[in-house]
Amino acid sequence: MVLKVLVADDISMLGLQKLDVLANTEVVIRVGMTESELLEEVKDADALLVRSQTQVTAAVLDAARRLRVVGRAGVGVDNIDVAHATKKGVIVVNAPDGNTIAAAEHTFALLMSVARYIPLAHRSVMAGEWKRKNFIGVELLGKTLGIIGMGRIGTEVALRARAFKMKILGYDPFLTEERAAELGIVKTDLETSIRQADFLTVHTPLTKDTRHLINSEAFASMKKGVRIVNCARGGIIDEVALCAALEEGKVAAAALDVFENEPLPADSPLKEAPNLILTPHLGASTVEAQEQVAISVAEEVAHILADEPFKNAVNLPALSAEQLTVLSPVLELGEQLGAFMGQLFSGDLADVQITVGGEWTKQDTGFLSRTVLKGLLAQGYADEVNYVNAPTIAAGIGLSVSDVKQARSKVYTSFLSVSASVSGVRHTVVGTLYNGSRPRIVEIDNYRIDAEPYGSIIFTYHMDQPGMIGKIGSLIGEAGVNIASMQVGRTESGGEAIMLLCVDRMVPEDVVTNIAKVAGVRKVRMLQLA
Ligand SMILES: NC(=O)C1=CN([C@@H]2O[C@H](COP(=O)(O)OP(=O)(O)OC[C@H]3O[C@@H](n4cnc5c(N)ncnc54)[C@H](O)[C@@H]3O)[C@@H](O)[C@H]2O)C=CC1
Ligand SMILES: O=C(O)CCC(=O)C(=O)O
Repeated sequence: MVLKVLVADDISMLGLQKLDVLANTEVVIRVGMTESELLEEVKDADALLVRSQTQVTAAVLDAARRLRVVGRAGVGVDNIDVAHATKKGVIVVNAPDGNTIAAAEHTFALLMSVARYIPLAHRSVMAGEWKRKNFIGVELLGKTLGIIGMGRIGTEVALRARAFKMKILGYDPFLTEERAAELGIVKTDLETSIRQADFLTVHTPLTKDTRHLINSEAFASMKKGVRIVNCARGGIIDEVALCAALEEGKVAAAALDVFENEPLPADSPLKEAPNLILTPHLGASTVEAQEQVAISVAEEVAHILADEPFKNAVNLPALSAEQLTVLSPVLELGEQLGAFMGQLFSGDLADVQITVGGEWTKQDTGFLSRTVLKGLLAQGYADEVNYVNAPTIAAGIGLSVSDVKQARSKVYTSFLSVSASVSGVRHTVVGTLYNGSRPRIVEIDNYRIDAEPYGSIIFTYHMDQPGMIGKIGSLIGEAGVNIASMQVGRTESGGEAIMLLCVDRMVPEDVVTNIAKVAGVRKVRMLQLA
C-alpha cells in the first residue's frame, strides 16, 4: 500500500525532502484547502503535516481512516484537537526547538518597537509628517521586564534582556530559584511580575489556565505606562481589555503578533487602538526557523511511519532510541502479559495494577503501562487500541489503573506483574526476561510456571490427579495438532492444578469442548497470542 503524507500548510521543502527516505510514499501538498477539501483529502492520509493555519478538528480526525500521525511544524498545538487525536490513537508530534530563537528575536523586535514606536513613526513619515515630539520613547536600560512563561522562548528573551541591562522578573510554575539565579533573573509570583513590570511579555501556551491571564483586573494592577508584548498566543491577553487599557493610557504601547482570531478580522477594534503594533503571526517566520521546524517534524513523521523511535510526541511519553533499545523486550513482555491476562480471564475488568520490580525500577518505565493496557484492552474490551489511546480508553470504560514500583524482588532480578479484578476475582500474571531479552510467564495467580507468552496456547484448570496430562494430550494429538511444550503447576498435591500447553496451531472448537468434558477438568481456554 502506498503511504500518503498530506501537507496542508506552507512547509519548507528542505523538510519535506526528509520524507524521501520512506519507500512507497506519496507526498501530497495541498496548501490552503477549504474545510470540505481537507475532510476529503485526509480520508486516506497516513500522516498530516500542518503549521498553525490548518485547524485539525475532531471532524478532520474522524474523517481520516488511516491517519497515524499529525505533525506540527512549530511549537503550539492549539490548532489540533489533541484530546480527540489521542482518543483515536493518532500521534501528535511537534517541532519544539526549531523556532525558539526566531520567536525570541521577534519578541525583542516588538519590545524595541513598543519602547520607541518604530512602526508608528514609520507610518507617520510615510504619510509626509515629521512629528518628532510624538514619538518620544523610553530606554530599556534599568527597566523591569516581567516574563510570564519561562520555557524555551521566555528564557531566550531573558538572556537578551540581560544584554540590555534590564531587571528581569520571571513567573512560571516550573521555574526554580536555582534556575532563576542561573539565568540572572528574579523568580516571582504572577501578580508581582504584573504589578512591577515596566515591560511585560507572555510566553506560555494557550490553555484554559492562560486564556485571558492578562485581563482587565491584571491591567488595573499594572504600573501606568506599562508596555506589553504578546508573541505567544492570541487569547492569553484579553483583547477587549487591552484596547480599553490603551485608550485610557494605562498601557503606553503594546505589540501583538498573535490574535484571538487569525487572520485578524477586517473590522477588529485592535486596528483602531492607539499605540498598538500588529504583526501577522511572524514569530517563527525566519528562513532558519522554517527550515529547522520542517526538517524536525518531517524526520519525526518519517520515523513514525517507518515504526522507528521518535521523540517529540505531545500525546505520548518520550522514549529515546537508547531507552527503547534497553526497554523494548520489557515493553514486549508487558504487551504479551496484558494479552495473556485478557484472554485467560475474560469478564468485567476493574482495578488494574501494574507492578515493575527489581532492577527495572531504575529505568523510566512510564511507557510500560501503555503496552500492558494495549495488550489487555485489545482482548475484546476496545477496538483499535494502541499505545496512544490505551490510557484514554481505559479511563473511558472507568478502569482504574495504578502503576507501582517495587525495588526489591525476592526471586527475580526484575519482574513485571499485572494484576486485575475480573468479574470480581483478582488475578495476577507475573513475567520476567530470560537473558535480558526472552519474555517468560513465571507466575499465574499462585502457580509457578515457566512459559513463553507467544503463539497458540491451551490452558486448563484441573484436579491434580494421575492421567490428566495423557488424556488432554491425546485429545490434542488426535486432532493432529503438535504440542511444542507443556508446563504444569500445582499449589498442593491432589489439589487444583494448571496446565499450559504451547501448540503449533489452534485446535478446533470441538476439541476444546472435549477437553472440558474430561473428568477433573474445571476450565479450559484456548489462547492466541501474537
Ligand atoms: N508567535 C509565534 O510565531 C510563536 C509562538 N509560539 C508560542 O510560544 C509558546 C511558548 O513556546 P516555548 O517557549 O517554546 O514553549 P515551552 O513549553 O518551552 O514554554 C512554555 C512555558 O510556559 C509555562 N507555563 C504554562 N502555563 C503557565 C501559566 N499558567 N503561567 C505561567 N507559565 C506557564 C510552562 O511551564 C513552560 O515553561 C508556545 O506555546 C506557542 O504558543 C511559539 C513559537 C512561535
Ligand atoms: O507556524 C508558524 O508560523 C507559527 C509558529 C507558532 O506559532 C508556533 O510554533 O507555535
